[in-house]
Formats: sequence, C-alpha cells, structure tokens
Amino acid sequence: MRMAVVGAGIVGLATGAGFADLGHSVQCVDIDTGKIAQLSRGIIPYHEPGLEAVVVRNVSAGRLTFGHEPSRVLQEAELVFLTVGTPSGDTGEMSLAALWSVIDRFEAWSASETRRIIVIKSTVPVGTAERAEARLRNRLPEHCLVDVVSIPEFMREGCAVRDFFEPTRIVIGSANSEATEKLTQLHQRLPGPIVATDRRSAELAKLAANACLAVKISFANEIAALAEQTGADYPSVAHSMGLDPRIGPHFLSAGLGFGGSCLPKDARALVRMADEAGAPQTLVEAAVRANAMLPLRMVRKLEAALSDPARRKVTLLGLAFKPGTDDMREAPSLRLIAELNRRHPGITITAYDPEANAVARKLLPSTVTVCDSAEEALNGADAAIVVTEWREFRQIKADDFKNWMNRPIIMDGRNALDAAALNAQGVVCIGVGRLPVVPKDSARKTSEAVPKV
Ligand SMILES: NC(=O)c1ccc[n+]([C@@H]2O[C@H](COP(=O)([O-])OP(=O)(O)OC[C@H]3O[C@@H](n4cnc5c(N)ncnc54)[C@H](O)[C@@H]3O)[C@@H](O)[C@H]2O)c1
Ligand SMILES: O=c1ccn([C@@H]2O[C@H](COP(=O)(O)OP(=O)(O)O[C@H]3O[C@H](CO)[C@@H](O)[C@H](O)[C@H]3O)[C@@H](O)[C@H]2O)c(=O)[nH]1
Repeated sequence: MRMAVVGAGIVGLATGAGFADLGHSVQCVDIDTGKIAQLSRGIIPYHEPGLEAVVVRNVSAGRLTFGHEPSRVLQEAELVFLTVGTPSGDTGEMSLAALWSVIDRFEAWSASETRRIIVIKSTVPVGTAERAEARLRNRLPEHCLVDVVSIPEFMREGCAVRDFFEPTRIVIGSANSEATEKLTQLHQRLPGPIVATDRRSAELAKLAANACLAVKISFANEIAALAEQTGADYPSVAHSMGLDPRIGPHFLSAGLGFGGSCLPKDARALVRMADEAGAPQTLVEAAVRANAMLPLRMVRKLEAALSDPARRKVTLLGLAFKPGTDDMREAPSLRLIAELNRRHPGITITAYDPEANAVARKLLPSTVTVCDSAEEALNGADAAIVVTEWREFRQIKADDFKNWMNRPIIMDGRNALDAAALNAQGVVCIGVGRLPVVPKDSARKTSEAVPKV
C-alpha cells in the first residue's frame, strides 16, 4: 500500500520505518527541513535503539522516502498517518496547532483516485477525529471522499521499534466499516489484539491509559514516602504488592517521578478536558501535583545529608527522562536542577548522561557543567544524585565512588544501585522509600542514622 506519515518524530519515524519493513511504500514528511535532510542521509536525529537499522534497510530498498511538503501527500498516498506533536498549551490543554495546520494544507486529489483514509496517531482530545473529518469535508471538493480514523499509539521511547513490531494492542477507532476493515487487514501482520471501536472511545482510551500509568507512579511515590516515615522498605512493599495479578509489578517504581513528552502532558490534558466536560478527574489531578513535588523532596533529603549545599559540588547521574533515550522533555532532572539552584544559589552542579549530553548542553543553564563521563562528573563531588537509571551507573564500584568523590554520598533517586553492597563498602547510598543506612558498628536511632557531613 502507498502510505505517508506526516511528522517524522519518534512515533512517525518508527511507524513509517515499521510499515516500510512490512513491505509498504512509505513517505515520511516533516516541516523540519533540517531533520528531513539528516534522515535522507541515513542520520537519525535522536537516540532510539534499533531505529537506524530499520530506516537504513528500508531506504536502501526504496520503500522509505522523506519529504518536507505535507500538502500533496493525499494525492500520492491512499493512507496518511498524522504523527505531529500535540504539546501542552499554557493551561494544560493540548495544542492542536500542528495537526490543524497539516489538515488545512491537504490539497484535493483527482476524481479518479480512491477514497482516502487519514489516521490520527498523535494523542489528541476526545472528538478531534470527528472535528478533523468535518473540517476536511467542508474544505475539499465533493469528490474527495475521506475518512478520519483514530489509531492511538502506545509505543514507549527507548523501545519504539520493538513496540511497533510487538504492540500491546491496536485500537482502531472508526466511523466507517470499510475503513475499519482495511486498517484491520493492514495491522493483521502485527501481533497484539485488535480492538475495533468508535473514534471517541479510541481517543479516550489513549489518554486514560497514560493517566492511569501516571496515577500508578504517583501512588507508588506516596507509599514510598510513607515507607520512609514508618521504617518500611518500599521495594519490598512494591514486590509484595506486585505479586497480586490484579495489581501487577509494573509502574510501581518510586523515585523522581514521571517525566517525558507524554505522561505529564497527557495527564494535564485529560484533567483540562474533563473539567470542560463536567467530569473532574481528581485522581489524575492529584497524581500530577504529587509528581511535581518529587524533585523538591529529593533536594530536602540531600539537605538532610549535606550541610551548606550552596558551597558544595553535587553531581547528577543521568539527565534523560528515562534510560534508552536522549529525550529531556519534562525530564525530572530539569526540575531538580531548578530546585537545587533556587534553594542553594551558588551550588556547583555537574552532570553526565550516557546519551543525553548533547541535548543537555543546548538546554541546561550555564551553571551546570555537563561532563563526558561519570568519573569526570563525580570528580571531587560532595554528593551525587542518580536521576536516570542507566545500566552504566550500576557498574560503578564502591571504590570508584570513594576515589573520585570528595564524599561518597549517593542519593539514589531511582533505587537503581545495590545500596546494601555500597553501604557495606563505605559509600552512603540513600534510596527512595528505603530504610536509612545504619552503620554496622553503632546502634544509632533511625533519625540519626545518616550522619550529616
Ligand atoms: N514519544 C512517544 O513515545 C509517543 C508515543 C505515543 C504517542 N505519542 C504521541 O504522538 C505524537 C507525536 O509524538 P512524538 O514524540 O513523535 O513527537 P516529536 O516531537 O518527536 O515529533 C513530531 C514531529 O512533527 C513535526 N511537525 C510539527 N508540525 C508539523 C507540520 N505542520 N507538518 C509536518 N510535520 C510537523 C515536527 O517537526 C516533529 O518532527 C504526540 O501527540 C505524542 O503525544 C508519542
Ligand atoms: O515505575 C515507574 C515507571 C516509569 N516511571 C517514569 O515514568 C516516565 C514515563 O515512562 P514510560 O511510560 O516508560 O515512558 P514513555 O516513553 O513516555 O511512554 C509512555 O508514554 C507514551 C506516549 O504516550 C505511551 O505510548 C507509552 O505507552 C507510555 O508508557 C519516566 O520518566 C519514568 O522514569 C516511574 O517513575 N516509575
């Protein structure tokens, strides 16, 4: 099938390259001409494991091409995926500016051509597919028959390629049975259940799924805080909870909370949309509020372990919003840096991320020194905070921490390190929701357990 993808970002590129790999002829279009120039040379503009190989092999096979003019795609492709960004507006609403700008530029196709299907894959408020179809039908000549369908995307960054080929589910929200049939056939080569539904239900299913994940994470973080206050060990609590199949083990990790370009913005958008619809989402609203407090909570814990932080050097291990990506959109590291600078003006901050350093250097204030290795960042540091649980950080030995740092104090914001082993070897490693470190040779009371230096 001849198809086009408009918006060659994380979703668009994985989708386009994926369908090309399944044998279709795909053109990926983006208004960012720099990005298109890079892609045409086989350069992937961001870190996404496995994507380069799929792009390169399909470009070589002539199945995947790139362009920067969305207006004519309906003349050339019978199926168009819209994967443009839908960022947060000023009050949490989702901005559909990019989506409407694409829809309003589509030119008519000739009367001899078949009906077109436009699939909205971007995450959008409920009712958007209907509005898009009405807008197109108003503007295009009568012979241009078009169906706008919602197939929300559930892939995760860092495993977008795997998630394309092994989706958890494919939700097809359509008002036209022929379109549903065509799209069902198209997706049948992929594993995962196909849910055929209406457009509004598909749109809400996407927003609700991300909001549910956000609520689960905030719940985990609040229980972890309670574990700290009551002397329980949160990872053990999470393990026990997760063994109940009704709860499940996923998305129960406590730490610095959820970031990225999806969970925070989609949860805010759901709250905003729900307020307007008269069905307030108080749980999701609370989850967003609880999440926003976590960086400050981490800084307070650092203050409990380190006197006069303004005169100290603190290292952030990890900057990306999660491992496997160089994406720093709404990364917890950004809020953490802002809190450190706000509460302790003059503090020295160094940072290192295995993949996000280049992005970070463009994004971070000049007060943060982005280093090329963990060793360089940790050199002479008075404390470190594990912000992103990259595997590389688990491999740093206790002796390395002790040799490189001025004081080996690690605030493990993702419970990623082996705290017990590090503590046993003289490194103070303080996790989230964990029992405080009790030095072997003393019977200190809990509140005195971590000596302040
Ligand atoms: N990132 C994810 O893992 C993920 C997963 C599922 C769903 N989503 C949703 O999918 C959508 C896209 O997300 P993303 O992370 O791929 O975004 P992205 O920012 O990586 O990519 C969006 C692309 O759209 C392009 N674009 C913007 N306006 C355009 C226009 N008028 N014409 C052509 N191209 C245009 C941008 O230049 C950019 O390359 C969002 O709605 C997001 O919420 C994202
Ligand atoms: O137990 C957990 C799990 C995740 N996180 C954090 O939550 C954020 C989001 O993680 P994840 O969901 O893995 O990343 P995304 O790539 O943003 O994927 C989410 O957002 C996408 C865009 O909508 C959806 O398609 C995916 O299904 C959904 O998981 C990250 O900051 C993680 O560190 C936690 O704090 N604790």
